[in-house]
Amino acid sequence: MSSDASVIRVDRVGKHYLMFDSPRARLKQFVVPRLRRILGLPDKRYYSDFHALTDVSFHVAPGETVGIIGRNGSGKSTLLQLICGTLTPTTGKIETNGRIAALLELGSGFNPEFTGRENVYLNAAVLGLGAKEIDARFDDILRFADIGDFIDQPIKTYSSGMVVRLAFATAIHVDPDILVVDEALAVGDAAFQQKCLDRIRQLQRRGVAILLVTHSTNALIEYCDRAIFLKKGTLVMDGDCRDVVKAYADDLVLDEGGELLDLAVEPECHEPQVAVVVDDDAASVSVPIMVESVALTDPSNRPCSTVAFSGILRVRVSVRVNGVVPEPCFGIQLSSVDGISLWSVTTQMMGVQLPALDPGVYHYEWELRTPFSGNRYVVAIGVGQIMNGEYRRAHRVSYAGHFDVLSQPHSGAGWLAPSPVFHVPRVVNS
Ligand SMILES: Nc1ncnc2c1ncn2[C@@H]1O[C@H](COP(=O)(O)OP(=O)(O)OP(=O)(O)O)[C@@H](O)[C@H]1O
Repeated sequence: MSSDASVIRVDRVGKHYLMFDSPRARLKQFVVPRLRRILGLPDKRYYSDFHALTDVSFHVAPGETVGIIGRNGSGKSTLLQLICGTLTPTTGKIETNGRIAALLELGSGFNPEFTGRENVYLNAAVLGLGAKEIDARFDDILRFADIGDFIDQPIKTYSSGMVVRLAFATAIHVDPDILVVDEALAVGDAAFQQKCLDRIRQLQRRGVAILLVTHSTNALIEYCDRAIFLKKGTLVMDGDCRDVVKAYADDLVLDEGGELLDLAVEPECHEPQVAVVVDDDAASVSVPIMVESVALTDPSNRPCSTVAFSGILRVRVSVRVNGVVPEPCFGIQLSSVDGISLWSVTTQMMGVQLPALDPGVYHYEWELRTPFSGNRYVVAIGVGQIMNGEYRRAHRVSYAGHFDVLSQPHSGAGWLAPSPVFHVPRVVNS
């Protein structure tokens, strides 16, 4: 290990895979190059190189918690596996200092044929604990995992949640210097997740370095000292969690076509910000009612994309009605930037009875209070009608804009309670 105090040093690391189009190409690659070499012919390849990680460098200090964020396939799991030594880098160097306990892919490290008890002993032994040390901790592990008599059943009979419970319980009881957690916690129920996060806090106080892969930007900001953003195998950003989350969120929104929102706004314009509608449901005139535009504004109708904690956000919607709609119904949904639905409501759920709408263009408004944790939220809009007592959606815009809520110390995190108010449609033109 180098002279600096880091417990993890990742230096210019790359991981490449050989990709073969077919088993035949793999066989050819095995045989033909050898023959060509014997015959003195130039080399020939039957594969392409896939770079799962390229030139990634960062260090982690003792006691530091680093979050890793990135879209599916960006290389997060590969990076963790390289750090844990279950994969070897193609290029570059990784050094770690201390005992690493890891929760990698679901149940990895557990043998499905062995019982939970046998697996705990096996895992702890691999990490260097003697039988007496494991005996002394076994009851604590069992209490934390809370899987009862299943401990003496083969792991293959466990639910995925039970596997994670036991794996996490084992990992935190082996006195790790480094804990690596790859999204495994997302599998457990909410109460267990909280228990794990509390335990992560304890480990942080004890000076354990933690690497946490998560899709939860809230968890990242709340638990990590710093964050790393991976994109297509490269490290895009390494720094303050809020800055990294913002860069990640911006990137996601851009990828989803969100730049259209900003392009449609005149900088000095005090007209509502107009989102260019993405036609999700391929709506056409045959659709009875469809969204034309959506604008996010403050209560004075000024364009708004940042809201104070517990502020007011207005979502102004224009819809085109193509035929008479006897019982219209409107919906709104808030999601996290990574597409997790957080809250939704329809006028039907709110008990709002809307008048029949004749053909024409209408404006209506949702007014939401934002006592939400500091984060970015994506708005989706749905419109439709009630048929046989049920909401039938005619058109949905899954990206109708986004807004950031400014975080406030001690504002907490959790379920959204937007206290929606619906302002009934008014005709703009017929
Ligand atoms: N053994 C392998 N052979 C070829 N490609 C691989 C192999 N393992 C991983 N990859 C590829 O490497 C890339 C990175 O995968 P990785 O699992 O690290 O991504 P990730 O960020 O953890 O994704 P997710 O969020 O979906 O878990 C992916 O494109 C994946 O298909």
